[in-house]
Amino acid sequence: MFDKILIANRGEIAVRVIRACREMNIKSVAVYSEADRDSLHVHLADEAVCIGPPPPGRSYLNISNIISAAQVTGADAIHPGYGFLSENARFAEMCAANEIVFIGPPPEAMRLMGNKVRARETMQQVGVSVVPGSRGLVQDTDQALRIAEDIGYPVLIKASSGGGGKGMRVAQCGEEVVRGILTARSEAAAAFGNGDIYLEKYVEEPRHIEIQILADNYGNIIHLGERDCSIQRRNQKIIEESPSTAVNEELRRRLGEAAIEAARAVNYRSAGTVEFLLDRHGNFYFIEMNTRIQVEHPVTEMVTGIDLVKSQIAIAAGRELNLRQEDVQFSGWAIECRINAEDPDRNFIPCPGKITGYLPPGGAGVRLDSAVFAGWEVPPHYDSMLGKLIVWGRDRDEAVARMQRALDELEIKGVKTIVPFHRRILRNAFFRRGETYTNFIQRRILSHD
Ligand SMILES: Nc1ncc2cc(-c3cccc4ccccc34)c(N3CC[C@@H](N)C3)nc2n1
Repeated sequence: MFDKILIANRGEIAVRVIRACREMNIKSVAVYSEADRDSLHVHLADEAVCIGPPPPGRSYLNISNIISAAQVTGADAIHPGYGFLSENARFAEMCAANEIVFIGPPPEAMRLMGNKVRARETMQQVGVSVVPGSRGLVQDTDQALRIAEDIGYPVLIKASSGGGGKGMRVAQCGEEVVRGILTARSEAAAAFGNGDIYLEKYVEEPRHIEIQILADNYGNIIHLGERDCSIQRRNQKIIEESPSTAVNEELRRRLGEAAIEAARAVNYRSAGTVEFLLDRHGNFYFIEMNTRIQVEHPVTEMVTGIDLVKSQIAIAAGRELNLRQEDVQFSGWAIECRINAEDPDRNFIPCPGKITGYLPPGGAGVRLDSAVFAGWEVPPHYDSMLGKLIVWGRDRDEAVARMQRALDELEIKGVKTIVPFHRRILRNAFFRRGETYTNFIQRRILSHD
């Protein structure tokens, strides 16, 4: 097992990994930018190294400073968290080249799943269903028009280097396909340095169902059930839950099987998440795979009792999975609300500033993963998520009631947060009945403004 792990991240996920290290009796090294000098992850780690000024490119994305910090402190492994360098294959390769274990998947798996077209083709080869669309890349508009006519409108134009909904655009007719492809290609080239695009049939009112998997170095792969992430605003997840009201035992088995096949196809290792769209007829389609621990991993931990970060660390240290699929038991219901420092009354603009008061909720089945404390200054340089409020209940009704109680109890003074927006969603009758589709927020919440 590792003696010392460097966490190449900040905020709540850095705190989360440091806690797992502490419980495994592994020393932890925090890295921080000058803006994070007085932050909680620095306070909790055994050691801390400043890796540069606030801009991410000068600090949390600075591969050589992070590797140097690992060498200076003698860390034998690096956990990348999510975001920043967590899906950067070159970073994973640089760790290996410096004999530092990267706690995550092999770079090849990361690279393959990061190229959405190659990922799609690989899934088609192993029989995992993908959304009807282009076989591979779209070469030119004539080919795109033929495919669109063939699969039927509306179609979605997607960037191969996109993901998470970035660089997607809908086309309702031939003319929009032609115009959409040209703009999507140039936007993708500008945003990702790669203008490759592909086409998919637009799945109406899908649910965003993702399957958590764990894979070790010896070919053992298990799935830990689904997370329903359908409550999104502008492609940003804000509420996630496990299990999903749209998934029964049989569908869970089929989704889990497909997710395991997807992981096996790319020789996956560590924790990973296979994303599917589920349509109203119960058909599901692979859309992408996230090769990192995700923000919403705690809802899976709450219903399975499995610590995903500890599992990642054990797998990276060469341990075999100590669980077979039949050992994975699901119990109860978990819901997560992301607590963002944004102003819901001003189009969710980020609201950095000083936290002048902080009172987290407590009681049975309540978990708050955050790096917030009274007196802390929320910096403007990074994303606006302060933490996640997660609750567990014996069933969905109890989880909903507990989340409402916890949201009412949570006090964060000094910055605006989206807590009032979460309260509105939790009160909504469609949400409470579990009828949450992609445009739920647009149709059920914002349209009543
Ligand atoms: N062919 C096809 N049809 C409809 C789609 C709709 C979305 C989508 C976009 C925005 C929010 C969503 C919420 C739940 C489920 C899906 C979405 C979507 N996404 C969302 C983020 C990224 N993972 C891909 N891909 C889609 N692909």
